[in-house]
Amino acid sequence: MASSLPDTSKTTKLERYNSYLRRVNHTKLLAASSKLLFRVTLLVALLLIFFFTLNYPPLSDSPHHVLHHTNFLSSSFYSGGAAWEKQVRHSSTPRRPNGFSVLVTGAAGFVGTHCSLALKKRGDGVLGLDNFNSYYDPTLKRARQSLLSKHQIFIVEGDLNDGNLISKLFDVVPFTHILHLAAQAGVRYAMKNPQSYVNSNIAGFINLLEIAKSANPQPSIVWASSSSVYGLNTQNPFSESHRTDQPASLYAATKKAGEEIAHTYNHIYGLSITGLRFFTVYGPWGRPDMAYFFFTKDILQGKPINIYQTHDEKEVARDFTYIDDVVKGCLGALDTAEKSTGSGGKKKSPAQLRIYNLGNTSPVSVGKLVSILEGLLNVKAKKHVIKMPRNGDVPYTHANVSLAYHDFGYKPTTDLATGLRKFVKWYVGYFGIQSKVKKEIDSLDD
Ligand SMILES: O=C(O)[C@H]1O[C@H](OP(=O)(O)OP(=O)(O)OC[C@H]2O[C@@H](n3ccc(=O)[nH]c3=O)[C@H](O)[C@@H]2O)[C@H](O)[C@@H](O)[C@H]1O
Repeated sequence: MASSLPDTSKTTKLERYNSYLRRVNHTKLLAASSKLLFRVTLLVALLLIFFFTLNYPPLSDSPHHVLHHTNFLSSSFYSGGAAWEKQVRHSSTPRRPNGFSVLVTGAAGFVGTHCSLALKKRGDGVLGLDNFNSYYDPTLKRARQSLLSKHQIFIVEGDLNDGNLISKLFDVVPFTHILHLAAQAGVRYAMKNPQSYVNSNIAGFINLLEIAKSANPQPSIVWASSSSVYGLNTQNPFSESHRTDQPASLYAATKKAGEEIAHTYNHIYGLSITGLRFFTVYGPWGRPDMAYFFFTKDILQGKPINIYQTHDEKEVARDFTYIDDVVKGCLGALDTAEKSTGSGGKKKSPAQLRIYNLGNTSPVSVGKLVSILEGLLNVKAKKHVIKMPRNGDVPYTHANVSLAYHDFGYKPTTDLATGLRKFVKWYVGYFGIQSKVKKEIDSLDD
């Protein structure tokens, strides 16, 4: 019988072997697919982390971001976490009765740093915002940031156009005031990078106002306009009532646009807004792109400097204004700023809208500026007198400040020689230059 039956022993072995192979393949397949799944999940997770790190705060699509160096390791970078919120609150909490809580934009900038220190010193809460862009060497901005941090002033690193970030700041802090100093500065650079002026001075300003108008309470706003809005105005000295419809540079045009935008937000939403027309502000911790600063550098390095003159060979002059005087003007404007009248994005009644000149009231020629620097540095400058290039400059500025004096006692007290001595003292200390500079600078009081 057994022999009549087909020999199944081989088949059975074969089947067993096949079944074994199927099991092995199946297990292998399972192992391979779980490996694949693991790898894909890891890849997706990494991609997600990468994506969120890059986009938070979200990047605007503006080309200006090319200039920004976001420091992901910086403690000031927006984390949105509890520790970050604590820093934001701590920095912006006033330490005097009825003190202000001020958001200072451009806090790592020249005027921003000085104003932040002055506000903090008198007991106001200050939170800085700055994008640390590379229009000029950000090392100086980082040094200013360190100075502020020693005085418990925290700077949030972010851009004016980052609506999420600024809204978040208003969620955390009920700011009473905004001191808006962040801007793309520089008159002549506007021909090289016009878009950056539109991005910061117009789009960024509007973004800030959009958030301020919806905030509850609405803050009062003081912001930096510019003497350059007087453009081709020929009446002297410049008064707030003079023509400002002939800007000579795109920079001036964007600042003038800012004044008109301020009018709109005041009119529709009841925001209290004060514009300050700064006149060529200079001093310690100043901007390296400004003439007094790079003249100092070039004179010390023995490099030639260009002194502009008008096309009819007249001297070019500026109403150079010392930083401490401007700071007093900014604080005076904040102190006299009335409350905004709107809430929930709606105007309740008319709100304050003001414009003031903050100048020095005594123009000095660029030639004279250079001769003061030569005296202080004890070095003869290699001067080239050339015709002013047609790139946005105006020949002359001169402020009438009687309105600011009347409304908040603004009275500039520093002449150019005194202010430049203080600047040079800071400059040689900051850059560690001692040798050629007169000893008497060291004996200057701060
Ligand atoms: O009040 C303002 O609203 C503006 O002030 C400042 O602009 P300006 O008054 O043009 O300052 P700045 O460049 O230092 O030139 C000073 C003088 O040196 C002359 N100048 C300049 C360069 C040069 O190589 N040679 C020269 O003679 C030049 O012709 C000028 O007469 C701010 O930069 C600007 O951001 C804005 O705030």
